[in-house]
Amino acid sequence: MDTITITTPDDWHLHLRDGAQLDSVAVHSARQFGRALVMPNLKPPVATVDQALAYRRRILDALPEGSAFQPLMSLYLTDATTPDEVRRAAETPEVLGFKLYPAGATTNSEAGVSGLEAVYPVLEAMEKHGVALQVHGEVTEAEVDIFDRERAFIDRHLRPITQRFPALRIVLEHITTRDGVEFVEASNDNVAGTLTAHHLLYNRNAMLVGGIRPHYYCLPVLKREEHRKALLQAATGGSPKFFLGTDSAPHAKAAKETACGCAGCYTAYAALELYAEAFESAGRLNRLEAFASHHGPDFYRLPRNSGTVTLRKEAWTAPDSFAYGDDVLVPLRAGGEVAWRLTDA
Ligand SMILES: NC(=O)N[C@@H](CC(=O)O)C(=O)O
Ligand SMILES: [Zn+2]
Ligand SMILES: [Zn+2]
Repeated sequence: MDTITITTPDDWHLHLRDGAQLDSVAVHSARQFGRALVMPNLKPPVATVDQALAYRRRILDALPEGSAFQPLMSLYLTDATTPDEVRRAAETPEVLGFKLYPAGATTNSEAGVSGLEAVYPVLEAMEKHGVALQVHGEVTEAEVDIFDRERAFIDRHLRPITQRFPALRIVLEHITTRDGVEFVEASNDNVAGTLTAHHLLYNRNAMLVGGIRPHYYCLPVLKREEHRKALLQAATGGSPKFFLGTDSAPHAKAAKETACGCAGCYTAYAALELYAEAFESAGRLNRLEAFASHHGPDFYRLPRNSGTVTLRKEAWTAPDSFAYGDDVLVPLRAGGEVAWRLTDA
């Protein structure tokens, strides 16, 4: 098979940043996807409906003329979020949910929730109003090994939440472990998960063998091969509980290539192509469309996109870098070969 045409896909987990950086990266996602769920971890965080609608307007302004790309918004759940704000979110079609960042777990998560029990009244309101919870699922306790933080979060926090709020719609974002896959599979239909292209393609060797490769460093961090295999099986297995979320997370080159580099991999420029590589490696290109274009809107109870995109098996060389506002952005796979090409026609 050397071309594949699928329903226009969506990205259910994306970082677009703001200002001149937003201007640099928005075009890449707009070329690939019909819609994206845009993460709220700006500084300061996008925590209210009003802030999200203003940010959404800035995103629309950053798009190329005539782009049909639709940003959908996730609000930053903080200790100050009120049940009233949940009600407002439920009444706002552009807002799809609240994002739970355990404080300190990842980039710009300082404003995150410090104790989960404290937000239970807000989760109760979300359950009642049908507002989804998107979760960065890692504990932050210093004594927990970084490779075990997803599993620990599931055991200590997520399973109790699903038991207490069975009707709450939850997306475990960027699943990186077999434990995450098994948790989603074992949960009821209100629990789903997103999978990134880089976690389907790489294990932790990509980051650590032959030298430290900062452009492969993200959170949750790449795991062992056995976990990657479980993620690939989940993505390509046909279950409607798993769908595409790139977690494309741009950082300036200087902030990645330094003694204490930021977490985040930039994949939006070739997202679908990278997913196609992963699905092809599993012999399951025929399942790409459901994962990329059907399961996400079905979970969020939105219509599927009506257009199509076409990928051609044709190798090309990824750029070494992109402009990123006044900075430079080094993408995942920089200078390397990408096996598929998204056609513009
Ligand atoms: N994934 C990452 O490594 N980084 C993300 C934050 C996140 O999604 O956790 C970012 O905003 O840079
Ligand atoms: Zn995250
Ligand atoms: Zn993210």
